[in-house]
Amino acid sequence: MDKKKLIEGLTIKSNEIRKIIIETVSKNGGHIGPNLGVVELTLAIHSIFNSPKDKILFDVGHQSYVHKLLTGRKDKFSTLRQRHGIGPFTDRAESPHDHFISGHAGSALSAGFGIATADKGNKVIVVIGDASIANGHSLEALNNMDGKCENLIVILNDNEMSIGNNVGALSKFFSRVMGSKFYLDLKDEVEGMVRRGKIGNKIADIIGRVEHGVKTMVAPVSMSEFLGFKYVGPVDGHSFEELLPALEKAKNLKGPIFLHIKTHKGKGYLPAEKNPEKFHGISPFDIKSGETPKGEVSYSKIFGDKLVEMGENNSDIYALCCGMVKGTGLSGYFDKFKERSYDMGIAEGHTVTFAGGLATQGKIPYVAIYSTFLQRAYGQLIHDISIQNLSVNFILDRAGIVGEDGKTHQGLYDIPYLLTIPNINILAPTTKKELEEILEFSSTYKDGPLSIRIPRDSAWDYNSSAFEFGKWKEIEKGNDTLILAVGSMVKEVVNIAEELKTRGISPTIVGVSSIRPLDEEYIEENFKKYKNIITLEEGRIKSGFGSFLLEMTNSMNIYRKIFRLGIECDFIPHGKRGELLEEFGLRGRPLVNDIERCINAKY
Ligand SMILES: Cc1ncc(C[n+]2csc(CCOP(=O)(O)OP(=O)(O)O)c2C)c(N)n1
Ligand SMILES: CC(=O)[C@@H](O)[C@H](O)COP(=O)(O)O
Ligand SMILES: [Mg+2]
Repeated sequence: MDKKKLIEGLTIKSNEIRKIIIETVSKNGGHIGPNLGVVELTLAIHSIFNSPKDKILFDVGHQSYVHKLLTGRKDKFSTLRQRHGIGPFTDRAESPHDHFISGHAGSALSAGFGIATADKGNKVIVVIGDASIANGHSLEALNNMDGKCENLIVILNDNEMSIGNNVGALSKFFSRVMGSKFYLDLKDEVEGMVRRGKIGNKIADIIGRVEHGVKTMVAPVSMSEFLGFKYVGPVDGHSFEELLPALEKAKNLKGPIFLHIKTHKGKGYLPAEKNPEKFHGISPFDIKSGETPKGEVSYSKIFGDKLVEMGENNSDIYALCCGMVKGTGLSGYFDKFKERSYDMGIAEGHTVTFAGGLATQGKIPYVAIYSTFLQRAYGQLIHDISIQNLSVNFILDRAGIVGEDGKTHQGLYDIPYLLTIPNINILAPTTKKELEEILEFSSTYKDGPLSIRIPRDSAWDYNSSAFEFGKWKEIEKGNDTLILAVGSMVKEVVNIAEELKTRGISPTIVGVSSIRPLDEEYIEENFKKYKNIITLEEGRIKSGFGSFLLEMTNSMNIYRKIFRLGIECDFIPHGKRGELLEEFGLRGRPLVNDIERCINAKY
């Protein structure tokens, strides 16, 4: 097709796509900024390559909406991130154009390398952001590729942003090539001369080589030489005029190719361009103003505020997170105590070990990581923290059902995986007040690691006695049914207490904020008094709190039937948190039914 016509067509499509994304995300919420940034890039990739034969992968997958719209999912796109609707990231179960699951950063290069190794006849294109490429998993893949994969094209989507500001040496390395005034002036000059027909192809080629030399000079070792790639770029990722020939070149060269694209997060929607951090991932908003309705105060905020208060009185307190300062509630601490705040980048394993190092020197680290992402650091939790029994405090944010981010992000596994690790005590505040009390307690606790799990929920309070380590609390006194509700589940049981009464069930409700250690004294004294014992947790049932309780009561020679309620299925899909809690039996009428079923069970 005529190049001019092609670009005109793509430009029209890019406008349509931006409109669809803005309208859909304004209603459903989602990762708007990253997607608006890759509209031209994704359109250009799809026009040069032949998906699904050529395989396009997106690291994290939060920027794959344009790809979804171009690969048969346009009609259903209004259901984005809703229950039974289009998923938040790429998913082999959703489309033959999606070649690997995504959601966690850093897996696409390894997966892409594997796919390219197995399918040498087609091209494999991996799109990865400037923050995700610095993740340890990505670096292992880049190191291992070592010039080996001829059909692999890595596209670095460099917008100089993670969720917030990007951190680390690699991001500086990338911006040094592009940011150099000398290089930019030279590039403009050469392009101008070519356009004006002042130089022929041969001279342009020589100048091109000089340009490459300058890049190599500006960036001490060019990526291509360093890692065995052929480097193409940097390219303006919003210009089809630049993108199309660069992709064509990448397609025709023998790889592996490293194509460096520069983009702007939120491109084409002013509020998102002005505030890329807010619009990285956002709840429904007003298109005109970009405003979101004022939400309730979250547990993350309570944690962050309390840590600021504690940090004022204790200069040994350090706050650490992995590219998620705002999400974990740490913005206030980072603003106030810069020298004791560390955004480590997308580097969960490294962060855990770094915190271990701090702890050996008597510091008090608070490592705030979402439950799902701490899975990345299981090895470090055992090798570096548990074996040495180091006093590191872990805040497991988004523990339980997270909602629209779906199966890759649900925080369902932390109770089971932490319970397999010796020494780590596991706490789950049941109220806002208890979270604050636990945080106070944690700064003085010197006997090993503590984990504190908080849900993706607004903070809730209920009148109850003060927190005591290893002690459970009776919140309501009932008759022959005992419900042991872990952390976030206390609110759910309290909310159905009236409905239970209408069915003749009047349970004793116990708030379990201490998963390990268990309250053995309470168990000894009370288990024999109840006909029905039910546990309730916002996490996977298998190997969870209820299972741990069974195991422990068995060792204590207390043999009682214990009914365990929690998440039965292996993976929870995307949908609203509240709706999923109900559907999977942890809220409202379904929870009432399940409790009644346990009580009426014959065994
Ligand atoms: C292992 C892991 N840790 C943290 C996150 C949360 N997270 C999602 S996107 C993102 C930033 C990604 O930045 P970049 O790769 O530059 O892509 P951009 O959003 O800028 O396009 C982070 C920290 C994640 N998805 N996976
Ligand atoms: C893609 C990703 O992993 C993050 O952007 C995540 O979606 C953030 O979740 P919250 O919106 O709960 O902070
Ligand atoms: Mg980025």
